[in-house]
Amino acid sequence: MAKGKGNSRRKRGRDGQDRNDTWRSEIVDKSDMKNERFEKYYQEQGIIPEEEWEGFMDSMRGPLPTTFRVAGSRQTAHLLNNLIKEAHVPHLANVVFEEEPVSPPTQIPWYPDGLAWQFNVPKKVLRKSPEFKKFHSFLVFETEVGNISRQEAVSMLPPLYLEVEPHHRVMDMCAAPGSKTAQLLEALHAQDTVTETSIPSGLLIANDSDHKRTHLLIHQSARLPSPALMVTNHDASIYPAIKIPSEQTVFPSNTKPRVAAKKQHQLLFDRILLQLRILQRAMRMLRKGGRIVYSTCSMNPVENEAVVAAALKSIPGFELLDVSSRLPGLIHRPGLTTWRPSTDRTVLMNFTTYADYLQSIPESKREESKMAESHWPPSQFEAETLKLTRCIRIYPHLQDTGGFFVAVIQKVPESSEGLSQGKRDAQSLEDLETSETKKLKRSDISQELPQFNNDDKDGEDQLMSTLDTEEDSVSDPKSGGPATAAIPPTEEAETRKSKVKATKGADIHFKENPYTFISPEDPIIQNCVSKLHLKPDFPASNVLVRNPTGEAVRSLYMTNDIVKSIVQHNDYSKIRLMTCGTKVMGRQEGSAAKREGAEPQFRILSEGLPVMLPYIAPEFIIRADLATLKILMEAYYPVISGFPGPFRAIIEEKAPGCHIVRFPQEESGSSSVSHELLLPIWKSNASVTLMIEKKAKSALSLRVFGEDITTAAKEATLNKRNSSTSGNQDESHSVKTEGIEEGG
Ligand SMILES: C[S@@+](CC[C@H](N)C(=O)[O-])C[C@H]1O[C@@H](n2cnc3c(N)ncnc32)[C@H](O)[C@@H]1O
Repeated sequence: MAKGKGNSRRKRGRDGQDRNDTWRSEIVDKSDMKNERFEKYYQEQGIIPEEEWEGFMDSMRGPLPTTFRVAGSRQTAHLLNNLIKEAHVPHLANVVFEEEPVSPPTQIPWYPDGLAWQFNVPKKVLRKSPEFKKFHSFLVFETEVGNISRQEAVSMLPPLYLEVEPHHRVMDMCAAPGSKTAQLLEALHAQDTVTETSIPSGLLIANDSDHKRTHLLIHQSARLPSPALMVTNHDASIYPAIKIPSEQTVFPSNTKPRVAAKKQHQLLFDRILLQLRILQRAMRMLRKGGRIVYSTCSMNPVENEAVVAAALKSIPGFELLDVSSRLPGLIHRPGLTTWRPSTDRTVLMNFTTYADYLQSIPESKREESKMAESHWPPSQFEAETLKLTRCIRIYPHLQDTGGFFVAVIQKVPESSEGLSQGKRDAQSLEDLETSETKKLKRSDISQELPQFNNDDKDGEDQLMSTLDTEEDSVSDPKSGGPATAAIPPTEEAETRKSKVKATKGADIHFKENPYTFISPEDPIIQNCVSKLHLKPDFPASNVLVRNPTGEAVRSLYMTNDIVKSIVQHNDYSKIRLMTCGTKVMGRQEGSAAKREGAEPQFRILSEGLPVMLPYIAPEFIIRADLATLKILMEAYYPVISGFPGPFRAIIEEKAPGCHIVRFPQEESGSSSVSHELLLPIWKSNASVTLMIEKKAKSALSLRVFGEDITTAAKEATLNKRNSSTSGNQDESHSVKTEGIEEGG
């Protein structure tokens, strides 16, 4: 196999992540792609029938198809999917490029409702064929605004197996960059409509141990604004217990924090998605009847069935679920019940048991060995009892995907005569923290789990990494190696010690701003309620601000009740909370707002509008048509007198400030609003501005008018022309237009 970065083949063996930045496939010379140790190891495992071996290897050497998913709330996704099916695909059906027919995109057979697609088109076709070029720009724009998610097919599987419902408390433990998080959020928001966001009673915590990557996560999930989202930054293997008052407990306002703390319980989850040996921590955070999906983009049994078996053996009360027929159309193979670990760099697989292996090394060297008993398969009886065949294995040649492994683990539900839900959660937090601390001190757990020789660059990991992409492989933040690689024992002991310390108190190095819920009586909230015509059921007590003073300086966020409860009952720096809820209103900073007096003016943000819409009085919403939309798109500050009659008459009567415009479904010539649109505007004395972000405006323009008619696009073309004639870009101009777009 070819090694190193830039090799498109590297995605096959160990895969699953999205590559939003590239919308192209690459062709790499197959003759370079040889890896004798890889072949030796996997042949020995006997995972691929002999007659399929060549097909398996050949498939691994070919580029992966380009795959994407239509994202966003269910109704919006269906509308866009129809557009792809009815407007784009027919144009791509008979494309011939350099005398070769090019296959059009096809729906991935197992993805529910046909919302995922794949195509296998070389880069030059995307660039040069006019039909594909158009499709390509459509994909790029829709990806930028979050309606399409570029995600590898197998990476879409784990969230599907979780079967998340809007009331579930869900955790994505190693979540960045967030493609699976987006899927989970969508499931939590299954009740959203095209124009309105629902407020699920459940919760999604998206966590990643890499601080920088949590920002990717925040950025990605902003595409589906949710009051039910929290983003945290922890090592998932020591994820802290989150406190939550039991559902029945209402604290009188004078309750002492210590007394209240004793009445609180650990938040337990219904669904947990993860990828690593963090599995055990997840098992301890799961509710009875709850579900964990353990998935890897590896085909190696030592990283898959061995981990699952060790985890199931170490914590009783869990079972593998049979999900083999959950996704009709998905071709998969059962989990393995036996395998041969490799014990050295030459891929030596001579030892059928751990005891045999130990016998082979001198007693003095046994301590240093990185191999553990759990690397070896359990006995046949144990493998059957654990039902390891219920794991799902996906091989590249079966459906032209990356290799993948999924295990769906359920915490055995309480029997009907068992404890009530309230009692189930009623593990006192004090007990919990004591037991967690004890657990961290125990060094035996990780010894039970498979470990790789992290230092041994020629060992098994290296063997796998020849098929790997570095940016996508799950790495341990400390060692920089693959996440499945355990921290060496001595370092591990040190790390554990410091982790125990760290969990005792708030993290003093955590620099994020605090979260302050504002009183519904606060003049700013009252002002928003009256100026923006918010209805009495607007959950004003769920609005928070994020700054050191706790005042409404710039942005107002909204959360649902469970997120509010968590924020109020936990130290935000201890749970390393990076963000929560979603931004719904922002202070208008532009000169127009300043002119109108010193009183701060807030507007509904375009990303917050679907969340706010159910609370906006209908009479506040202005109806307008396609002609009005065109004017709003074509200029930054169109003057009021230039709008068509009905809209002009209404807007002239309105007070300056934020308003919401509704554009009903309409068709006129080649332009069409295919579903009702709601957009925020800002009225100044003489003009009206459409308050949506530049890229979203361009994507909308393409969708409605079939071309980018925005001022920004015209300016970009002009700039390009100027710079190609003068060889010098007019920077001051582009900076100015950026400012106008952002500030309105
Ligand atoms: C392959 S990526 C996950 C991809 C993600 N699930 C998605 O679908 O977009 C692996 C992530 O795990 C994170 N990670 C590695 N070790 C971790 C740990 N101990 N705790 C939490 N996150 C961890 C890495 O920072 C990285 O962002």
